Amino acid sequence: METTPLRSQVFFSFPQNSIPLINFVLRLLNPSFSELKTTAFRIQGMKMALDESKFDLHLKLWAIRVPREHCKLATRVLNGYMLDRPRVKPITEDPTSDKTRYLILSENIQNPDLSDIPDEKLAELKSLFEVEVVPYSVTLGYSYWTADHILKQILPSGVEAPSSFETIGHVAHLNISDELLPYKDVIAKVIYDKNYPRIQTVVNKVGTITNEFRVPKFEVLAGKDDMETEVKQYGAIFKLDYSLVYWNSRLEHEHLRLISLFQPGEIICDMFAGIGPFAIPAAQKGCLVYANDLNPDSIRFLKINARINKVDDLVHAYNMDARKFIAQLMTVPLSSLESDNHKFESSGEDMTSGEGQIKLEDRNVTDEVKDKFDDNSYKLETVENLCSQANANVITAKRRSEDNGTGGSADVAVIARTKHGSNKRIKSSESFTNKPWEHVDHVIMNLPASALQFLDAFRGLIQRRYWKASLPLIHCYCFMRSSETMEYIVSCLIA
Ligand SMILES: C[S@@+](CC[C@H](N)C(=O)[O-])C[C@H]1O[C@@H](n2cnc3c(N)ncnc32)[C@H](O)[C@@H]1O
Repeated sequence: METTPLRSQVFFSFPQNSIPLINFVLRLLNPSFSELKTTAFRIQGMKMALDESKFDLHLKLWAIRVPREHCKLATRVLNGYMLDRPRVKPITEDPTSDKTRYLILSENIQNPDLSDIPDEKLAELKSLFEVEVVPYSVTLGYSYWTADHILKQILPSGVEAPSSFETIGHVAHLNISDELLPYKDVIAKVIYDKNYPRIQTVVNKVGTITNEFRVPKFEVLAGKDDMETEVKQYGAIFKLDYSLVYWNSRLEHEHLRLISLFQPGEIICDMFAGIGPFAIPAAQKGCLVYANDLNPDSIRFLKINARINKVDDLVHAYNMDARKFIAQLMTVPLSSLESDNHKFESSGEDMTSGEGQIKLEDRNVTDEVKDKFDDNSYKLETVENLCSQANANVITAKRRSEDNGTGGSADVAVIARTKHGSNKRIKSSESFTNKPWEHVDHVIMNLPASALQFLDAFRGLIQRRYWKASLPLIHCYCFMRSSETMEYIVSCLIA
């Protein structure tokens, strides 16, 4: 499923002790060099060595010696008859005199009598100065040709040259196809030579990603074996080691899009934060961010990135399984429960009905959740299990949307019944807290391969009695085949 270019984003909101599936919003993320083919490289051991001299093209041309003061005018008169090669200037110094310069003529001008140039143009030049023609040689070598041009010469005809690569700081990431593997070293060398010093390491992805940190295996094909680098996105700097942590530069727009939904002062919980491409800019926007990742290296770089972007006071970093993280973060601490019990007892509040009953449920929920994250053998539940729970909640969600007159639109996901019964989204400025069991505005779940399977972690997590805000909006990513629809994904969840 991961090969699809389509990506869907799924928003969930949930009431107490359940995961109502409220709404889904789908986004479609979505010259004559032929002889060189066999002679430009040779096998050296197991590697191919590139013979750069094989790319030399020697041009035997003619030039006109022009007095410096007439160069501009002569250029205008001879427009269309001068050497026209990218990155080669047709006017150059005269090695024999500093009073004159060479105006290099086109490869089409074959005769030194300039009979290939119209008479009136020659007459105009002759009225200005004495026209003297000299032979001129140009060699266009390996350094002149573009990577694409060189690769086309090297690779067998019919084989597509790799046209682009992903750049991560000084690292060029290639995905070399099987048919191009025999040429991987020359391909990497050409890309390295043509992009140095911007590119200092060329790597190729090996195999498919199977590890839980979503980090591909790479082989370094050219340059230094060092993938610790730095990238810039939307004004933020991200340090990372591309061999150790997940990074995808193409997600920049999605990171930006999501952050544009956040308001300063909101509380964000990023369950699969990586090195912080959501967390850092969200904090830069003035949000308080709880960011977690299972990969210790991601968290190491997340902390570095929070520091260098001067938001370390707003980014709290955690290194644990996302399920355990969300449970620990949003569960009311026993200390709060105990002090509240004490308050209720001394105030004489009725503990057996209404709010009092919630308190007793809260106790159970807390224990259940606590058991979850204390139990190392706790297994992820399947989507099927998860969804049967969500099913009932869809109905609840629909009722709420109808009550609220929103008719089940995307708005539903951001509307929740507050503690006091009104369906209203509370602005974080009204209720800012750094107690995530009282208030979280957004949860980000960007682990498309399996994030849906983590949704059950929210079951029973929010305790209404302590919750002081609207329910959080959960941004949960998943992969979709192009043949699948949003409805299909929903049906899988609720089946
Ligand atoms: C697709 S990456 C997304 C990272 C980041 N949000 C981004 O947009 O670049 C998913 C991240 O989830 C982390 N991850 C995988 N399984 C996890 C788990 N069970 N708990 C927490 N993090 C996990 C990986 O280490 C990886 O950094």
